[in-house]
Amino acid sequence: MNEKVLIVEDEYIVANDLRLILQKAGYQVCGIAASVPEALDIIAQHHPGLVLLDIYLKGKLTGIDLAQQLREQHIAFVYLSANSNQEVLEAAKATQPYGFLVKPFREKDVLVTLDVARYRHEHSLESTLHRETRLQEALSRMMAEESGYEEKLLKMAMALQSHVPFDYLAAGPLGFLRIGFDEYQVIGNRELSVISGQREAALETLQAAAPPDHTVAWYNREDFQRLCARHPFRQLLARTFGLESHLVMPLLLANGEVTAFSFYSRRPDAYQAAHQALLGRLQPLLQAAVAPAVKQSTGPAVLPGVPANENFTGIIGSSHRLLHVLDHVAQVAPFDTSVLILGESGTGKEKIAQSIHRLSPRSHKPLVKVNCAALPSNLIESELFGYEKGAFTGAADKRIGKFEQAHEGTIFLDEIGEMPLELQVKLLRVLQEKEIERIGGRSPVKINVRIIAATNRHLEKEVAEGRFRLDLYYRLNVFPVLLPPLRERPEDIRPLALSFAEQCCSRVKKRFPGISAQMMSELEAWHWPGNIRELENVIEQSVILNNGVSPLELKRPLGNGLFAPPQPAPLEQAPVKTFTDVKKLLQDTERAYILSVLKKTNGRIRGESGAAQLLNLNPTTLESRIARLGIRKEEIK
Ligand SMILES: Nc1ncnc2c1ncn2[C@@H]1O[C@H](COP(=O)(O)OP(=O)(O)OP(=O)(O)O)[C@@H](O)[C@H]1O
Repeated sequence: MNEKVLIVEDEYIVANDLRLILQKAGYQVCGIAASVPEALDIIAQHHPGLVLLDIYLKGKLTGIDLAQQLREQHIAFVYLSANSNQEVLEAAKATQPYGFLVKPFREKDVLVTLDVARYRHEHSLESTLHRETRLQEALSRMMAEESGYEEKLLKMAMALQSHVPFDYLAAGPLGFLRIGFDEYQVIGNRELSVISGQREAALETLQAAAPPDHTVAWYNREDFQRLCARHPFRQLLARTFGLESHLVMPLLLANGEVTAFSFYSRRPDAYQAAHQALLGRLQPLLQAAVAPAVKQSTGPAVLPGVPANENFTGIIGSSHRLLHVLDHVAQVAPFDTSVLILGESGTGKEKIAQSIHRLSPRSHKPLVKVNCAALPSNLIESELFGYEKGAFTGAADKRIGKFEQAHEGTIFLDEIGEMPLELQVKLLRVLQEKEIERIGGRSPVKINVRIIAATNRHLEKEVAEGRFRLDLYYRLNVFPVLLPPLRERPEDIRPLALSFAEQCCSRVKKRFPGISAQMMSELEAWHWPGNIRELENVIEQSVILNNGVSPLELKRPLGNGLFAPPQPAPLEQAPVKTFTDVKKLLQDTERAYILSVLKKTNGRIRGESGAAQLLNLNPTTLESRIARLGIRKEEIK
């Protein structure tokens, strides 16, 4: 980022104050604008690297309107505001600023915020370029590999996932449905016919009727719904897989045919101009990748699922909301960026912190955890920074603090929202200076630590109410990861429950007799105020109270009897309204399909005419799918 700063502020005294502060610190102030048109003129002339932006300006347009254009031009901006109320913070935050300065500001706050903004801007540009180069190299390598057409496309799809997210990708004649972090099912017309309940011939007619795409475009929310209303095949895909947004990249082949990479997401607003621009740069590679199949038209095929990424071992669930979080984790893990994990208690924040560490180049160094809520405030400082012998009464020996223990590794500051204000200042200094001072120490100690912090508090509210420092918030919030509560990803309840039950049975040396259908539907209908930790406890209770023979039952009402679980509707009558209903229906359909094939083969999975061969699946994949869907031997008879 260059050092030129533009101040967009209609109160002259405030603007002039800022100019003096910035010039004293070595910045070059390239102009002061009181309205959006004035600001645009100065930007066109001087190309500032950073804009300080008041929200309310002269004229009709506000700072929030200008922010949109600044983003498109990759110019960093920091809001100036006299109003720190929640509503304004939310509206302005949606434009993804690099910081906020709340009037009246102190010189020190201005400089720290600018410093953070520069760091974040440089880091994000640098890492975007770096990641794109790595993607180009990976795709070229895959193209050169001696592998089959489908395998090549699947690998390319997986490499694209963290750059252009998707839950379903139609690449030329093949569809890839994401079913785990690194697990995809190839969907040809046969599979689509089973899952959607449409005859194959009907699907072919719909596909043939769809006009080829000639322009690259993306469709979020209502735009996607309008597109689906015009394209019955897309509508069918959207309904079948619960898709809510779409990006299409047409590819013109040497023989004049047009094919496409069509990305679909379950999130309503997954796509934006940056995705389109990236795909534009990758177009020659993607064109070459789909070309052979169009010539030879190998037709749909089923590939074995790729085994789940072992760095996420222990993280159960494949809801698109969890997978979206894991994508972010995989993106940020290799860098030293600070990460702030936000989420209710028991949602798995610590597990995510462990994955970030495991996936980082620091993985062979320590991951040190500090629970800021568990320590009395007078002990946190010595716990974090250590002390010298004789620093206070009782300090008989020198003690190394957590930061020093984590040197070259990662420190996980859990419940950061509980940290007392006076310690927040010290933490900020550690982040800026990268050194700590032991209590009673004479000279600072250099440390190299990556910071991951977590909280279940609404930190912006804490900032607005004066309990959390704004400057520390911006230092920590470089890369926020938001973990959704369990009630917003109910698809994960079943696999989590089965996995906890199995682990618990083996811990207490009991046979795992499965979970009764009644208990499972109660679990799936519960709203889980205590999230995954509560689910773990419920399962443990029922394993302990179980006789080891009959399937697990709920022996106590959920919520310790405080809340009566809502009665789930019987499956046949369950209305399909929400995406969760669609997912559930899909899972039930897949389960019924696999079960019917298993019945045909009398439970035989492997070998000639075994279920795996009939389903065109790798036997190991089928076995893991049987486990995931909770199909029991007794049901096959
Ligand atoms: N996706 C997951 N798969 C398997 N187990 C999980 C998953 N997420 C969380 N858990 C388990 O749930 C429990 C709670 O998780 P964790 O301690 O990471 O939550 P947390 O959000 O850090 O909670 P708190 O805010 O209370 O510290 C742990 O036993 C953890 O192993």
